[in-house]
Amino acid sequence: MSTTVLGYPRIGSNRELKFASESYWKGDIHAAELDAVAAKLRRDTVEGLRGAGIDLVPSNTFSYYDHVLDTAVMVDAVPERFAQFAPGEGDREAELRRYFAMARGADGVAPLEMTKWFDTNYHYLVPELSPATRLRLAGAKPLAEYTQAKGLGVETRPVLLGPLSFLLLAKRAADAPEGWRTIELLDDLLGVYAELLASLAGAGAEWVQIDEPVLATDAGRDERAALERVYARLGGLTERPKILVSCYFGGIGHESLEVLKGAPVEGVGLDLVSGPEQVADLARVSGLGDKTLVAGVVDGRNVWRTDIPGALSTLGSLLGLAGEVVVSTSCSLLHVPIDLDAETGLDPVLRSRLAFAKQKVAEVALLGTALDDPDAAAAGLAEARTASAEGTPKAFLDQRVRARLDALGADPSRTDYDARVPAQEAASKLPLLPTTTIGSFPQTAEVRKARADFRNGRIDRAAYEGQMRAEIDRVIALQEDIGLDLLVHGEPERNDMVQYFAEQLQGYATTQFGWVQSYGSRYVRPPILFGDVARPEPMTVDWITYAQSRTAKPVKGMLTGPVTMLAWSFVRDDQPLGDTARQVALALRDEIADLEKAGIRHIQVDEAALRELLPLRAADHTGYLDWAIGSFRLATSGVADSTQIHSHMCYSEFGLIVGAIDELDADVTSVEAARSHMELVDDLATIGYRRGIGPGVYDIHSPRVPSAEEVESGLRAALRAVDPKRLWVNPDCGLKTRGYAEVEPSLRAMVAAAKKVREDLANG
Ligand SMILES: Nc1nc2c(c(=O)[nH]1)N[C@@H](CNc1ccc(C(=O)N[C@@H](CCC(=O)N[C@@H](CCC(=O)N[C@@H](CCC(=O)O)C(=O)O)C(=O)O)C(=O)O)cc1)CN2
Ligand code: MET
Ligand SMILES: [Zn+2]
Repeated sequence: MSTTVLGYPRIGSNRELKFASESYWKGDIHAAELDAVAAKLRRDTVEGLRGAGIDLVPSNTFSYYDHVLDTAVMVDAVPERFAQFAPGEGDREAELRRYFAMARGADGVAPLEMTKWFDTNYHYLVPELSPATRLRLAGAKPLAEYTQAKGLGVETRPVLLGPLSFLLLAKRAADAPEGWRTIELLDDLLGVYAELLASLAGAGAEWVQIDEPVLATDAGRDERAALERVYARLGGLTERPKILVSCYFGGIGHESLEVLKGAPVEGVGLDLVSGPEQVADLARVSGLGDKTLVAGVVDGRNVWRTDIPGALSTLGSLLGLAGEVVVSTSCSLLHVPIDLDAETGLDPVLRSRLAFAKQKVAEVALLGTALDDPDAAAAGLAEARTASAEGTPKAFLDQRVRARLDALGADPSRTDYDARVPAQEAASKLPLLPTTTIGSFPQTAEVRKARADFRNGRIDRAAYEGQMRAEIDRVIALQEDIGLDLLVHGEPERNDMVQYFAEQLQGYATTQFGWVQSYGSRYVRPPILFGDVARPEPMTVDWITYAQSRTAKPVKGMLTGPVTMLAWSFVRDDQPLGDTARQVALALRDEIADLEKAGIRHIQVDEAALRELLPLRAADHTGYLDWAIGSFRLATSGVADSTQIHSHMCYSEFGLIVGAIDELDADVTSVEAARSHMELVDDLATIGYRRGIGPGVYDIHSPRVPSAEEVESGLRAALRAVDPKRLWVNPDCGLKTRGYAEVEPSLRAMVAAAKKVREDLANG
């Protein structure tokens, strides 16, 4: 059976892409050097996949920043504000300057908006389209990457973002009329794809992979007519490679499957890991006829080894349902770390259960061989059979945690919010419109270096902790000087808001080199939650009490909530996510109790990823929100009325979860709103939200410093829907990726604006 993968990490096993692009942005290297690093990464990937026995190797899986941005640039969907960056013919420096300006902003020009790629922790740049957008083929990246691979002797299948997904992921530009929809550009876009497919065919490409992940969402499933139109048109072209339409991140439903079956394309890729019901759907549509089925049976979203016997039986059941079945990953391997072999510090029992990108490629190859020639695969199969027969090791379980959770019962809750308010007002004297921040202050080069030095044994624990305390001193002093009301310690001791806790919790393992791209050159090392979670010792109390000892103003304790701990980790799959979330919640509940005992009166539990984990299909929302809200309440409901629980959520589109925010029962919630202020405020008004709310008053994702007037007008807008007694003033998100040069003036502008509005309120 032939083998393939839908995509591969692009960052390099030693984060080469991060270091090269950051050097380029600093002006330390030229375009030619950056391009050389990129070419080497692509070469390693293509040759690595071929060497591992993958028959159909993908190309154009590389990106300097993001593949949606690549597509926008290729079809010339470049907003007018970047006109000043238009590159001259063949001017590579200028080409990259514009590309990175669209990604990161430049010279006062705002970048494209960034948002989550489906339910992953990867972010893409949102194309802006309007009726005035003139689409045309303006780049040849897929062709160039195909040609590079061909030069290395490897025939590849260029990967393109599908026209339907591109248009549905894009947004209406600010100057487009209200009722206009991006899908109206479909015919123009298909013209561009037709030209592109012709050029790929001309270069000799046999196959092209067209990704349509949007078919896993309700929005995509509803566009069946457009889906039909896209593939009738592209399939009907005379000059084109064979087309594989690949779908992932969930099932596409039998109706869309029927459409693809009827379309004049040669292959369909299905994610049988997140949409296992599609095996039955395939039978329901009586198979795909003579089309090729690319069967995604190796999970591209987590780090667990594949159940090889299970995958073999799935593949076996597909044999009659398509002309040819190809073994594949469920989606691109972009979302998993590159190589397990680099991890020398992992517990051997855990390690034997894991597979990163390289190991998943080997699994795909093993499955392919096993189906053709079981003898040739005998050794690998025998080993895989033993591994998959083992259940969760006893050592990963902790009966005490389970017993404690049983004893706590279903849904512990706090006194009614209205009764808590006076207790909190008495405990902490805060002004109207209190100012605060989301938690982190800039992770400076010195802070990161101190951590690297400690890790590598160049400094000892005492020296490291001394440096972190000095940093806390600076952050506290700065906040006092700026005049903020509710202070934070700045989180200098945290490498990451999830990994920091994972390192201290039982049941969690962390990696040394398991980097996964989150956006652009920012990567994370998602920890691995493999067993029952417990908290051996307090995790934050010393740092927070130290910070509190340095100021008379109140300091907020800062924790990461259960949903976010799960969303940004690789989580065990032997029990429902909700059960695992309750274990994390219990550990947090203990931490919160300890913070409270230490005199901390404001405790923030970040649920940055609450929106992100929301299932792609509305039918699944309730089940998710039940456990998401339940675990937050379990974590936070043990406190006194006088202790104020804060929460924080990133990203807009709150309409979808504004009801859930209310049910979390936090006293104060800060949310991203700087780019969609009015929408959020309307949503809050609609549900009659009555708790404390801090709509982010400026965007921390860009280095731009807001003016006090701008912040002030945001606050006045919020006051139209929010009781002044409930309105908080804060930035959009944490400040860790910013520099002090922007942070300080931004916070000063924010405090000045709050003071102004406060005075006006006092004067009626
Ligand atoms: N997990 C997670 N997901 C999230 C967020 C988040 O904060 N965490 N925020 C949102 C946006 N996503 C983000 C993702 C990453 C970063 C980020 O800043 N990443 C850092 C790495 C953070 C980290 O792990 N730092 C470690 C390791 C740093 C490092 O690379 N050190 C050097 C040496 C130190 C030096 O001299 O700089 C090395 O090991 O080689 C530390 O500080 O200890 C980066 O890519 O640069 C920010 C936002 C959504 N998703
Ligand atoms: C991505 S949400 C960030 C919340 C965290 N407390 C911070 O300020 O960095
Ligand atoms: Zn945030």
